[in-house]
Amino acid sequence: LDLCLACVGVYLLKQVFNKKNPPYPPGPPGRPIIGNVLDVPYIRPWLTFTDWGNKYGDISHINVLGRHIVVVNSVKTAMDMLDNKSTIYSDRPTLPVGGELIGWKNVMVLLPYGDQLRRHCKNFHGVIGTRAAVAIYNQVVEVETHRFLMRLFAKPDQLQVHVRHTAGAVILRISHGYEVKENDDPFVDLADRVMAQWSHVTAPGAFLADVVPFLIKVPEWFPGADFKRLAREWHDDLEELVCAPHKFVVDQMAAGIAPESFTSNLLRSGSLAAEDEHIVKWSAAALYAGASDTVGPSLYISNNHLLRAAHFSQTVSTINAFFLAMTLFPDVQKKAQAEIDAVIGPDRLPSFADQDYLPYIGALVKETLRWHSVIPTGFAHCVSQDDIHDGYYIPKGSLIMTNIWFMMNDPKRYANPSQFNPERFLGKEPETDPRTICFGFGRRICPGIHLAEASVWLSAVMSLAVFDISKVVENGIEITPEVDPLSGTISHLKPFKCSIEPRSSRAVALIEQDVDY
Ligand code: HEM
Repeated sequence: LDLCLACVGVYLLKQVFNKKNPPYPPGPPGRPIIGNVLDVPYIRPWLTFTDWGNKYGDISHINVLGRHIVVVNSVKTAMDMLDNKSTIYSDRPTLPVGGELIGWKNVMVLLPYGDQLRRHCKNFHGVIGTRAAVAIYNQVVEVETHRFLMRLFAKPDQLQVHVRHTAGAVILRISHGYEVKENDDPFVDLADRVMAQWSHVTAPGAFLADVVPFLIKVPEWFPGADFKRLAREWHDDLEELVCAPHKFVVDQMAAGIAPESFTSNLLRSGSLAAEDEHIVKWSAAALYAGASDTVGPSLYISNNHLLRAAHFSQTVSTINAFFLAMTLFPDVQKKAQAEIDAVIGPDRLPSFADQDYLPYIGALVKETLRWHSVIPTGFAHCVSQDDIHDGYYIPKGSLIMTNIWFMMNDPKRYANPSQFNPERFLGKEPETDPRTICFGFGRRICPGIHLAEASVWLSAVMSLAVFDISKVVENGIEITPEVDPLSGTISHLKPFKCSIEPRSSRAVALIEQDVDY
């Protein structure tokens, strides 16, 4: 009770003090004492944020127990804040139990803005930061995507499982040069276990210490401090997740058999000090740590929603969206296949070398990224010092949420935004390239852009070359799947059924040919 009264006292004092500053951005009025606690949207928050945008303008604001949350609904404001003022808008919030005690604070997405982050960015940039750098892994992506076609041909009703397995296989080949086993892979199992723990850590209300951070300092024997024992055990699992695949690479290098990978490239660049090696390990973990993509309702108060971001699950979600779009929009599919047939013909599978000659497929991939917003409200940026923006007071520590969903469905930017129409990106006056929005803004912009694009492009073009994707027919009735994006930092589509059949006997021969590149 004392603690609550003290918090309320501090909160009220802050309110009085803040009267001297310019106003906060407008937003839902909130209630006495509890402020906007009840206004936090958990179900499809991007729709509530869009309503706030319509009502209050490009910047809106709520106060949740002293945590200021600023919602940005326009690309221009996002760029003005996160790009132009990136030195103060690039921090991330801290996470007492998951970040500090368990150790997730070392993973790139949670790093504070500073020297460590810059070194992670440098690693990412050198290895997958440009189209040319990613091209080194083209063959890996081609081989794994061909295997995806084989799995899909064998078990077409397991689409979602194959998409996820393939994305994981691609990432582990790139991060550590490791080939994932078809079943019961030790690294994937370990990652599944750690991400399940993570899911527990991030469940709303899991630990009081996230809301009252000084509790992480109490000793383990203290009544109610059981979470510290759990955190210690989970810390060890996380360490193993980071160290075991790293050791695999080190051993392979010592034996002279390590293939090209993110880790081996960085280790080869010279003898590394312990601190550098720590950064290499954690950069690589940032690539693959999301072997199990657990998503759920966001928890704004303790910021836990941030790390519900299993990185390759963004790619998984986009590829699933591609299959849904092809099921729902057969005319688009036919045009895409006509382009592939004209440029490539029936005698070989498409490859990255064809990319520049397939403009419609390029537009289709852009439209997929726009149509299904994978990270609809962005990852929160944290403001590292007080700012006044457009006449509004943005206090230090505010979380900035970008309503990427609305930005990609803004009718002023995209004509008939709910329509799936790749042609909007072709012709003399193409609409805004969604890649300038969907990968975020400023210095925390997604470092996996080129890899994500390459993976989605190849999955789309190879699948369309050999398969017809359509609605399933059950008991003589055609089933139209729903477009139902689920809530979560990474928004997956509700599982759907579709029919996937080879286009011809020639297509079957292409699928079954040896994976020999
Ligand atoms: C379609 C696929 C993807 C989309 C739409 C996407 C989008 C995003 C977005 C919106 C952010 C937050 C940017 C911000 O804070 O402003 C982000 C961050 C990040 N992404 Fe991606 N991403 C995708 C795939 C990937 C892949 C494949 C990787 C890894 C290879 C990756 C690695 C990361 C990392 C490490 C961050 C954190 C960066 C930081 O905090 O500085 N992403 N991504």
